[in-house]
Amino acid sequence: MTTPQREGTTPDGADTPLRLGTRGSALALAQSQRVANALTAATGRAVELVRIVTSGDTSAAPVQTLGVGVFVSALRDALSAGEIDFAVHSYKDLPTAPAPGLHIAAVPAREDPRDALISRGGLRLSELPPGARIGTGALRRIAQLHALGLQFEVVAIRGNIDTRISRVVGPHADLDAVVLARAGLSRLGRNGEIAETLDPMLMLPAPAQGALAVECRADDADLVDLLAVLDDPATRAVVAAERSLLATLEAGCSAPVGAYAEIAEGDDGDEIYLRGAVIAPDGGHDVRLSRTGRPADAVEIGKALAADLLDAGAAGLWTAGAAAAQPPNGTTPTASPRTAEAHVTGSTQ
Ligand SMILES: NCc1[nH]cc(CCC(=O)O)c1CC(=O)O
Repeated sequence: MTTPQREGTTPDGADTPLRLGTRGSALALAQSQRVANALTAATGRAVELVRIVTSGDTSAAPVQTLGVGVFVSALRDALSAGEIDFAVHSYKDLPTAPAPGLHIAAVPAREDPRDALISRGGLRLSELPPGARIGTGALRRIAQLHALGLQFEVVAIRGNIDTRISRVVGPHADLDAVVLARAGLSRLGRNGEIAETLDPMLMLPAPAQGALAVECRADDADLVDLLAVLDDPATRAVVAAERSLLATLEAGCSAPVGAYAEIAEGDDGDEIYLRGAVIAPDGGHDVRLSRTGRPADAVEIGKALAADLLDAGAAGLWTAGAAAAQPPNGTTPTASPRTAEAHVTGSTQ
């Protein structure tokens, strides 16, 4: 089924630029342009960027109060309405619920999924003194910073990447450091400013961090086929494992959940190694577990690891902690000692 005005349906359709809907942020423009260039290079099709304003761009409210998918819904509406032909999302910002009528036609090769520290004077995490003020908006990062037990003061911030870096560098700096996704910095050409790339042992990334999702209408068969050229099956598999873990936990993108899958060559074929973590927002307790399996079983591995985490008491960590921590609009207290009263004793394997 096609609509009459859709690109590519007429004999001269191959000359009509495909309309790629994008947010207007520097990051969104950079990653959309990159995908547009890759598609044109691989297929010869011209692509034009169409800017879509989302409620997440115009609101100053903390992202937790805006809800998951706020950056995504305006793009998806434009896609469903036929105003654009496809969209590029930061995969970690996509809600885990499927979008009716839409299809993720490609998951390009992932960039470095780790978090990165930008700090005044280029200090590493271990060099920052007790009481150092570290900015981040994500509950997952807040929780894992507290869990280090280094007595950092974690300051809830939001805004685009440039705004967040300006809290550390430049005339209006009021923080000692910020934690950001390395992938976003590298897409903006700013990873030269990174003081330290954080080891996933300490700071497990968000599910699907560093990956992109290229989405079009499910019934746009020609475009589904065309976009498949951008797909990287290994990235698709690791992201499927991480997001299946998140979906099974029924946690949103703002939950204190980390997940990171890697593919390694095993003795008889490739293996997925999936790590998952749920951390109480005050960092006092966490559950960290892992599983391995076949890439073809990515979704089942994620489900099974989520079940393991829940069996180990993960649910109590974020429901109990979320009420206590109150992240945005201020600071969260430094971690309570690991012996503090808690509903669950997490393992820390
Ligand atoms: N939540 C915002 C967001 N969504 C995607 C990225 C860039 C990295 C990526 O694609 O995962 C960022 C910025 C950040 O977390 O620092």
